[in-house]
Amino acid sequence: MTTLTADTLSNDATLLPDTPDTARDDAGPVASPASAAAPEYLRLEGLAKRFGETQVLSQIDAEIAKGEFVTLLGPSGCGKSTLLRAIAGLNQLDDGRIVVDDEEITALPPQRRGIGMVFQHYALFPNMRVSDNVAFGLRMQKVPQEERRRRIDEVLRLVELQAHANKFPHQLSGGQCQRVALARALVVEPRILLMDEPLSALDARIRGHLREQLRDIQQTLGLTTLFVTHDQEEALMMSDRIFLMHDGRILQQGAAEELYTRPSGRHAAGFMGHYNVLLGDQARPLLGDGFDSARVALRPEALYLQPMTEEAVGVELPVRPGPGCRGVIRRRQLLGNIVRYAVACAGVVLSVDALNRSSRHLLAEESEVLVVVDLDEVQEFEE
Ligand SMILES: Nc1ncnc2c1ncn2[C@@H]1O[C@H](COP(=O)(O)OP(=O)(O)OP(=O)(O)O)[C@@H](O)[C@H]1O
Repeated sequence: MTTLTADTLSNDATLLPDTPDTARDDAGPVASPASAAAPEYLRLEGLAKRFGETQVLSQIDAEIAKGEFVTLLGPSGCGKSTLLRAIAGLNQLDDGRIVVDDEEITALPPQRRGIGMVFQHYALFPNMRVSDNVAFGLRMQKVPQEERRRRIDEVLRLVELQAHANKFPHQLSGGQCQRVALARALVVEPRILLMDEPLSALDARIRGHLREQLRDIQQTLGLTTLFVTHDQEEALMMSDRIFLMHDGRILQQGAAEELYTRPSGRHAAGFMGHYNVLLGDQARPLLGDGFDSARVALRPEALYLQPMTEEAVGVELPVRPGPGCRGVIRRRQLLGNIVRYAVACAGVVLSVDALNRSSRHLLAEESEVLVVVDLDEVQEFEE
C-alpha cells in the first residue's frame, strides 16, 4: 500500500471540492442511464500538451455523455494518464478547452472542477480509520457532522465496506483499500469520476470482482466516468465506449464491439484482439483474388485450421471460406477455453484461435494444416 506523500496528498486532496456548489441536493443514488441523457456532458476540444520537446497530447477532440463509462485504452506512454490529469486540472494544457455541463473548466483549479479521481495506488492516510479516510473531503467542505455520518454510511454501504469502517488501511486487502479510495472519491458527489488504472495493482481474482462492482456502482449512480487501462479485456468488458489512443491522439472511438470487429487502421488492429496484420501481398495466398488493399487484418478466431491427416477430427468452415493455404503448426498454447496456435503459412506466422472443445480436437505441434480465412471478416486498410 502507498503511504501518503506531499505529492500524492496534493494530487488527491486537491480534487476534493472545497465548495458545495457541485453537490447534488439529494445525496442518494441517482439513476440516469447514458442513453436517456443529453450528449456532450464533457467536451474536450483540441487539447494539446508538450513535455519539453515531446508532444504528449495532440488534437484531442471528444464528447462524452452524462452517465457514460468511457475507457482510455492504449499502449504504455501513449498519453492516457496525461489526458486524465489534464481533465482533473493536475496538468496544465498548452492548447484546447475542457467543458463540463456547458461550463468551461480549463483554467479552474482542481478543487473547483467537481471531479473525483482514483489512482492505481490508492494513497490512503495510513493513520486514519476507513471512515475518517472517507470523511476527509467532507471535512474540507465543512459538511455538518450529522450529514457527514449519513453520507459516509451510505457510500460505505455502496462499496460494501460498512463492516470495516473502524479499521485502518493496513488491516485491509488491496481490493478493500481501493474500494475505500473509491468511496472517498464518491462521497463528495463529483460530476465526473476519473480512474487511472485503479485495478492494476490487484491480483486477477479480486480484479475481476472489482470490475463488476465498479461498473454496477457507476451505473447505479449514473456517474460520468473516464477509466484508464492498458488491458483490452478490461476495456471491452466495462465500457460504454472505448477511446483507443496512440502517440498522444485518439485513434478510434466507439463501442467495444465496433473497436474489436472493425478497427480503423493497422495501429488500432495491432492493439485490439491479437489481430494478424499483414501486407496485401503476404495475405494473397490466403485470400485469393478480389483483395488488392495495401494491408489486411485478420482476427485469430476468423482463421480456421483443417487437419491434413485422415484420422483427425474435422473442423467446421466459415460460410465464405478463402482458398486455403498449407501451413505447419509451430506452437500451441492452451488459454483455458481457447487454444492459440502459431502457424507458419506462406512466409508469415499467423496467430489462430480455436475453441478448446476436447483433447480429440487439439492439433499437434509440427503437424500440417490447411489455413482457411473467413472472407467476411477480413479488414482491409489502404496503408
Ligand atoms: N511530468 C512529466 N514530465 C515529462 N514527461 C512526462 C511527464 N509525464 C508524462 N510524461 C511523458 O509523457 C508521455 C505520456 O505519458 P503518460 O503517463 O500519459 O502515458 P500512459 O499512456 O498513461 O502510459 P502508462 O500506461 O505507462 O501509464 C510519456 O512519454 C511520458 O514519459
